[in-house]
Amino acid sequence: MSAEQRKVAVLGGGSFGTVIANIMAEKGIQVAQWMRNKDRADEINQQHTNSRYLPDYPLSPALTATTDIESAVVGAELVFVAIPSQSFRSVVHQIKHIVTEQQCVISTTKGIEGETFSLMSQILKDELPQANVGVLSGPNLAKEVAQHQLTATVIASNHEPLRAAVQDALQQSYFRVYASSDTYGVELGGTLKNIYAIAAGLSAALGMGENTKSMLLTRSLAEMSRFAVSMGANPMTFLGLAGVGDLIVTCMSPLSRNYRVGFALGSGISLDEAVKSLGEVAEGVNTIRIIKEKADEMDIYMPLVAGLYEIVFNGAHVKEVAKALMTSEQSTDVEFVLPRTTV
Ligand SMILES: NC(=O)C1=CN([C@@H]2O[C@H](COP(=O)(O)OP(=O)(O)OC[C@H]3O[C@@H](n4cnc5c(N)ncnc54)[C@H](O)[C@@H]3O)[C@@H](O)[C@H]2O)C=CC1
Ligand SMILES: O=C(CO)COP(=O)(O)O
Repeated sequence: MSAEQRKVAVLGGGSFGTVIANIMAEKGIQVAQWMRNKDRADEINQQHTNSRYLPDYPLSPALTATTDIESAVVGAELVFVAIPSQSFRSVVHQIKHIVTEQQCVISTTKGIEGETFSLMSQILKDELPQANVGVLSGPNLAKEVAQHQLTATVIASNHEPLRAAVQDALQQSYFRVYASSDTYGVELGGTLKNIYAIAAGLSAALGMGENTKSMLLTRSLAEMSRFAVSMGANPMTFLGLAGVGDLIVTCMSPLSRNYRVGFALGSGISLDEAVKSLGEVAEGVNTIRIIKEKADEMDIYMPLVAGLYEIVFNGAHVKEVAKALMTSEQSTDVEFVLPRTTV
C-alpha cells in the first residue's frame, strides 16, 4: 500500500501526539489528529502550527486535526493514543464500540493507572480486547523530534504485523524505529525513568556535580531494573533505548517536563506551583507515589524512590535524604543473577 493510501489516527493534541502525527503527515500518510480543543484543531488545519504545545515549529500542511473522535478512528489502520495516563482510560473507552479487530492501537503514554496498577497497554487490552495492541517508547523529547534531530524509538508488541506497520509508518530519515516483543519491559522503562528525571532535576538545581549525576543515573538504572525483574520483566530491555536510553535523555535535558518539575522543587518552588506552571503533563509525580506503594507491598528495595517520595510528598530536606542514602548500609555495585542449572 502506498503512503497516500494509508489512514492513521492520533488521539491527543499535546506535544507528543502532534509530533507523531506530523512525522506521518510529512510522509504523505493521511493523518487525523483528534483533540478536544476546537481552536487548536482550527489552528493546525489553517495555520499548520500548534502554538500551545510546540511554538515555533511549522507542521506539515497535510496534517488534519478534528474534534470528532469517531471520524478520526473509523477506517484508521493504526490508532496512536498520546493522552496523559490519568485520562487515558476514559478516552479509550470512547472508542470501545468503534474499533475493529483489524485495527492496531498503540500507546505512547509513559505512566501508570494508580487504582489498578495498570500500564497503558493493559488498559488498551481491557477496553479494546478486539484490537491488536502495541507500545511506542524511547528517548523522544517531542521538541527535538519537531526539530528533526536524529532520534530512535522502539515499537513493542507481540503482534508482528503491528510492529512492521508502525516501523513503516514512522520511519523517517531523522526518526529510526526499532522493534521489540517485550511490551511490558519497554513500557515499564518509559514509565519508571520519569521518577529519576525528577531526582536529576532536583540535584541539578542544588548544584550537584558530574560525579553525583553519574552516580544517580547509574543507581537509578539499577533500581529500575531491580523493580522490573521483580515484576517479571526482561532486564535486557533496560539496557536498550526504552530503558537506559530514555533514562539518559530525561535525566539530562531541561526539555524534560519531569526534570523541570524536579528543578523547580530544588529551587524552593512548591510541588503544586511547579506542576501548575509547567502547564503540561509530568507523569513522574504520580508514578513516584504508585511505585513507592508497590515497592512497599512487594518488599522491593528502592531507596531512591523512597527518598524522593519523602522529599516530594512529605517535605523532607534533600540534603538530609542524600546524607541518609550515602551512609546507608554498604552495598554491592552490580550483581549478576545467573540462571539456576539443574544438577
Ligand atoms: N512530550 C514528550 O516529549 C513525550 C511525551 N510522551 C508521553 O506522551 C503522553 C502525552 O504527553 P504529551 O503529548 O507530551 O502531553 P501534553 O501535556 O503535551 O498534552 C496532553 C494532551 O492530552 C490532552 N488531554 C488530556 N486529557 C484529555 C482528555 N480527557 N480528553 C482529551 N484530551 C485530553 C490535553 O488537552 C493535551 O492536548 C505522556 O504520557 C508522556 O509521558 C512520550 C514521549 C515523549
Ligand atoms: O519521555 C520523554 C522523552 O523520552 C519526555 O519526558 P518528559 O515527559 O519528562 O518531558
